[in-house]
Amino acid sequence: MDYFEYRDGVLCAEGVALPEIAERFGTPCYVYSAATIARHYRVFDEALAGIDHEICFAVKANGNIGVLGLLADLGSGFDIVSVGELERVITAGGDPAKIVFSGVGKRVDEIERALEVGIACFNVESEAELERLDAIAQRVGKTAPVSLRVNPDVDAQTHPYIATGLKENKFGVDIARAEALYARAAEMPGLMIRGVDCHIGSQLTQLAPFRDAVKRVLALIDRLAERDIVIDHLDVGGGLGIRYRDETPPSPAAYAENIRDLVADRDLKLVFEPGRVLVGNAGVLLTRVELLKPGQSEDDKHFAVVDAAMNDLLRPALYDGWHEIVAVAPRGDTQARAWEIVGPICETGDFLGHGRELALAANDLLAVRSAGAYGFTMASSYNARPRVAEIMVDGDIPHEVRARETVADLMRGEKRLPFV
Ligand SMILES: Cc1ncc(COP(=O)(O)O)c(C=O)c1O
Ligand SMILES: N[C@@H](CCCC[NH3+])C(=O)O
Repeated sequence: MDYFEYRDGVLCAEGVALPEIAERFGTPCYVYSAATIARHYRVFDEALAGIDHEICFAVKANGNIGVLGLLADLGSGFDIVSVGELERVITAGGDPAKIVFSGVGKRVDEIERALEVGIACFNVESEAELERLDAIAQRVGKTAPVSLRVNPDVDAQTHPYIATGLKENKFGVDIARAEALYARAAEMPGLMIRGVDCHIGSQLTQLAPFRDAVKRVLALIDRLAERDIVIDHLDVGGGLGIRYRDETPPSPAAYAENIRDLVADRDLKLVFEPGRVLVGNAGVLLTRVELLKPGQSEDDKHFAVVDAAMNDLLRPALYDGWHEIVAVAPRGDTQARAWEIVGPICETGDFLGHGRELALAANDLLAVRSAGAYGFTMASSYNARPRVAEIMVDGDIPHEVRARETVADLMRGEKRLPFV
């Protein structure tokens, strides 16, 4: 459930009419609902009741400081993949002791900063990274808490670009090699072994792959125990899917029940790294129809050119991601026809939706739904388009939690070569 509802024929976010937001902050903009994010967090947390757990929100899904601050206040930890995300979490008031650091290519400066602030765990993805981390930790006089991200080789049954748990993917270490690597890590004076980590993919709508992965990782934990390598937490990653169109993802409760029996009798904390499921349906991209380009005949394509584009929301272009597109103030179906909802960018792939049955006129507002995850975070300034504002509605108050960039912002630091 989310808090985007029609009232008196106008789509509202927590009761605030989206046309008011468009008027005040301009379009395009992202609009998030604080109550929806809080609700999703609580539902996820409550589903895990009875399991010793930590929720570490995957910042890559939505790194807005207002969003991170809200989650930090609810008690969330964070899964980061760069020093940029680390600084965002700290600025938002997140607790470094609840941060896990994932990623296949952590730079030296990123590791140094994470050691300095004292994060909970480095999710190490290769032998070379173990060595790098050990050397840096020794140099700065710290001990780095580590998990190895293992690749359980399960098929997550999702889009190939967002499946991460197969042997052929670049992530993690082969589970068959993990014991040997743990044994090496145990010898490294700069490291302290804490956990085992895995993450098999994103937008998962089946439970079986999660269960398979957890089983395989628990078997590894048992083998490690035989070598006196003690693991205090199992990080199962993120990946729980949401409904964009007609998917039927498991509820957080079903997701928790799916693995509860496997971990029931173990002295093991579970770490979860949900991203999309917490924020995906808590945001829309609000956009205005610039102009209509209907085809010559009914069989031709009819284009509605809107002011948002693939640089603002890349998912349709990159993954053929389907997002529901609705009129903010629907005109009724009488003149509805199938519109190609496209942006102004010079790419044929610049579309937000194909063949959407809508009754449209120039200047109409549209809401692209389920845009709270991997929306703004994947935005770029392609075609020298400044990134849009992000608005958070909290109660009946819309706050600008990130201002729209300006053309001048885009050019900051750039200059012509001096003439010779
Ligand atoms: C290591 C890691 N953790 C967590 C996530 C969050 O995934 P999701 O947004 O699918 O929950 C991702 C992205 O898939 C990831 O790569
Ligand atoms: N960016 C992807 C998800 C990637 C997950 C990264 N681990 C999406 O929009 O669906």
